[in-house]
Amino acid sequence: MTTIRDTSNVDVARQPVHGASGTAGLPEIPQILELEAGPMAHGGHCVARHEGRVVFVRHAIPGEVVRAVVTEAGEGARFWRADAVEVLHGSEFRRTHQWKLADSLRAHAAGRLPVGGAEYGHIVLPHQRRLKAQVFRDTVARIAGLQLEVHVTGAPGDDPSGLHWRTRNAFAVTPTGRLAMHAHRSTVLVPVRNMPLGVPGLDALKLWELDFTGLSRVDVATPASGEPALVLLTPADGADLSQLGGRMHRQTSRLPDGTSVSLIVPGENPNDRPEVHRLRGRTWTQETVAGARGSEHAFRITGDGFWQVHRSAPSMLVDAVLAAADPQPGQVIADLYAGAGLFSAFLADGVGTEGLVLSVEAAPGASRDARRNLHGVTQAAVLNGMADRVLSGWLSKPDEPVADCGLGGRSIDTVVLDPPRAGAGKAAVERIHRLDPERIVYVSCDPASFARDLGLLSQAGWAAAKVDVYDLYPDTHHMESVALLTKS
Ligand SMILES: C[S@@+](CC[C@H](N)C(=O)[O-])C[C@H]1O[C@@H](n2cnc3c(N)ncnc32)[C@H](O)[C@@H]1O
Repeated sequence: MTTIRDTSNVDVARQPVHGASGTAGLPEIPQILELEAGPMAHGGHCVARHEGRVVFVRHAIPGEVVRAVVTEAGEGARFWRADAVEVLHGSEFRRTHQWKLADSLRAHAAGRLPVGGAEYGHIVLPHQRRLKAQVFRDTVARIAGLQLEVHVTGAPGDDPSGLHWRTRNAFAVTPTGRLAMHAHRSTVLVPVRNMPLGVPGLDALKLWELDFTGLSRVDVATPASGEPALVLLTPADGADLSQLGGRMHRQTSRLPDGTSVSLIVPGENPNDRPEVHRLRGRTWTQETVAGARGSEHAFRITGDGFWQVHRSAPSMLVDAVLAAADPQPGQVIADLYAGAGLFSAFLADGVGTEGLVLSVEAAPGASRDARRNLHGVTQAAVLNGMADRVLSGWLSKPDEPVADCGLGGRSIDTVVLDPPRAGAGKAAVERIHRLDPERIVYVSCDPASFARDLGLLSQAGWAAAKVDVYDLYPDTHHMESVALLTKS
């Protein structure tokens, strides 16, 4: 696919978009299109057509007529991409974008690209949720061939603006050391001086005032419980590490008391464990989660280990998982893709000391956290490994002790799984089915991979007894779902 430069706008024209292969030889591709925005699709764009060709247009609303700058196109490409820059006929659900830097209209008018990550910010929140329900239904119907009725629920206390919910944020760094974010599908960096999606504790750090020269990335965890923040600094390729540590120590000494800071030096190979150089404070954060059933647990999360991003997501998802799994004393529950043990801890309360929770996680750091977080919980076993391999061990040697990768002669009552965006995939899904649990509780952050796995499970005789969709990513196209599957 080729990137078309927007020559109506001088600064944008100077900024090559990621993956650009130039515009030479493609004079026939228009740079600005007038488009009627069709339905919202998975991925955050409306489907429009130009002379029969599909154009995915961002920052529009179904039913609108917009002028859009073409951002990616090619003669033989199946579809093009475009960004709305002017609204000719607006939707009743449009509002001024809640984050100026992410507003396509203001950004293009000012001669720059909008930052990515808030592609629904121009839509009023109730309509964002209607669109997410429609995208979820359409995606499941298209990929799994199943008709599901869903309703999207927001987090209690969310601001109608859709802002102030992210407890985990990642920034790039400009060559001059300023905090920045990427434009959508682009290497272009847009310097930022706030992060409106972040919880208020993030802006209070005033990271934009520091000089991060020599870094490529800054990750910030600002726990929902109000615990001090953890800032992780990743050096740029070729940075002089001998000087960088001292300089970052001096820069970050301006951060509020209690803030922890570490320099994370990636290994030479992608699979090498990164070196962690602690500059101040600790190398982990603590989150406390209260479930609706009255119990509360504290979790330690090391460095960049996974934690649900919305400040209310851990408690909302725990409640949804407990409602779907309905753990009973003495039951055996597998918690696959378990991270630091969030669901495992609450499921262990439910199955009691006669029961068993098998908490399976592939990332060694997250598994170590899960071991600490579940320390002393005798009915929980933490297993570090890839879910499909662990499942295969359980199937091949069910009578071996749990410590030897078996099931100790017990059978699994419920499988909870919360895979990353790519979903569980065929091998894991088939093995879960062969374990023959009573229930499967599937937590997903991606309707497309969920639909693919649901389709496989439905062919094997499973049906969705209940599916709930949660708006845990306001102002973006993302959503979370929790499905209870039982045998049909
Ligand atoms: C969406 S997170 C869910 C974590 C946890 N359920 C929570 O809510 O905090 C997915 C987790 O799966 C882990 N993971 C990714 N691929 C995996 C695999 N093949 N097997 C087991 N765990 C995996 C990731 O490291 C991550 O911790």
